Amino acid sequence: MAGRKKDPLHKSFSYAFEGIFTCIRNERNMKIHIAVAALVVIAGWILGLSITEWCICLGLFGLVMALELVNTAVEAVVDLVTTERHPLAKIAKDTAAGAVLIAAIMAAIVGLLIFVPKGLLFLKQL
Ligand SMILES: Nc1ncnc2c1ncn2[C@@H]1O[C@H](COP(=O)(O)OP(=O)(O)OP(=O)(O)O)[C@@H](O)[C@H]1O
Repeated sequence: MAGRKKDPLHKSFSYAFEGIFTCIRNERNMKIHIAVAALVVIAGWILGLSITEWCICLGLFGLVMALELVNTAVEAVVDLVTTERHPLAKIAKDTAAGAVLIAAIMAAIVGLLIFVPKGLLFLKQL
């Protein structure tokens, strides 16, 4: 903000990590994203993903989790502004949740496209 002395860089990072850990602690969906990401990493390690496939998976983990953080931020700001039911509050919360959902659906489709052929090949080789 103008006129205010900026926090040192390490402080900014520590606030950002605080936000990430708060979201992990409080949001069930974030826990689900992390569990799914962990399973994908294990499956990817077993099936031997290529560098490109790892990049795609990591990019999608980042996209979904970053949108979950933004969704949590939108929910918090809406709740801060009003505890009353309001159509604009509903639009803000529902569209932010929709953003996470779109990314998660696309990530699931991309995951299937990568993992199903590799998984079938792996099973055939057993
Ligand atoms: N102030 C409000 N005015 C109108 N509708 C609201 C309001 N607060 C919440 N809602 C509606 O209720 C839904 C659930 O809101 P809530 O704040 O409980 O989010 P949530 O379900 O806890 O989100 P998450 O799934 O991330 O935990 C919203 O998506 C919205 O449709």
